[in-house]
Amino acid sequence: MSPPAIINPSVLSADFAELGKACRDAMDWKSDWLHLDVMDGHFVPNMTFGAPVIGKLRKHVDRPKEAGGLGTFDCHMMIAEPMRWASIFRDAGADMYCFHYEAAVTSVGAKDPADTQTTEKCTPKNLIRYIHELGMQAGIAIKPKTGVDVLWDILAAEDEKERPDMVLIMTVEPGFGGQKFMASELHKVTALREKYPNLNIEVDGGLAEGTIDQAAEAGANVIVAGSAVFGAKDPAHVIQVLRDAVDKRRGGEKL
Ligand SMILES: O=C(CO)[C@H](O)[C@H](O)COP(=O)(O)O
Ligand SMILES: [Fe+2]
Repeated sequence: MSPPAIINPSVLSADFAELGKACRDAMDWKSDWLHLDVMDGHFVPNMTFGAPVIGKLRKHVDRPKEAGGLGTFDCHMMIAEPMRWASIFRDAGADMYCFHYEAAVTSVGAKDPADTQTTEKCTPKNLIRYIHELGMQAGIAIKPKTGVDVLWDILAAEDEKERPDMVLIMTVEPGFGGQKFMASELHKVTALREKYPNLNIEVDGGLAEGTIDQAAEAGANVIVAGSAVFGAKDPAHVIQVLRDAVDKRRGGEKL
């Protein structure tokens, strides 16, 4: 059976002047994790917030171990140089550091924002190892134009410290909330689930009551939803609908 549903509201669609309240509300609505979209204005054409804000939000939500596994800060790093910032986000309170494959393979392996000396290339496996050494879980995300094939070698890494804990399949072009769900990306989820029944597979972008069944059917279990949750009259109900869709698919396991 595939892993349990993890419902993961994105605060991208919340009122940024009241982010602490948004995080507390989302946990009251029975969210499992919180999805924090970090955008740098380079990797994506938008900017959100960085480690100082995440450090402040951490004070509003228990660490997962204190809350029985709930309250994971899933940091979706839409930034150009993910290795440089990993330790800073760890110190701020990130639990899952989910970087983009496209950013990793085009950046250097410097481990400090101020490092101008390092020229060695970053690789996804080295970065995953480093994230694990820092004590975080490692996620790897791919954009719609990136094929799922790039992930096979990484998922099959001989050393488990170089294997990701989660894969994120983007179902919109990263950068903005409230975009239309791209069902064309779900074949990647299906292919991953066939090979990896126990992997946490996250989908992000346009997930809502009208699109969750397709994503759940493909095998996604970590469900990000921003506008569908924070724009809802009854966010707790939406979260329950998302969870039920994943659980229904698990109950009638097809794989
Ligand atoms: O990574 C993202 C955008 O790049 C967001 O997590 C995502 O778009 C969530 O918003 P919505 O559910 O409204 O699509
Ligand atoms: Fe995201």
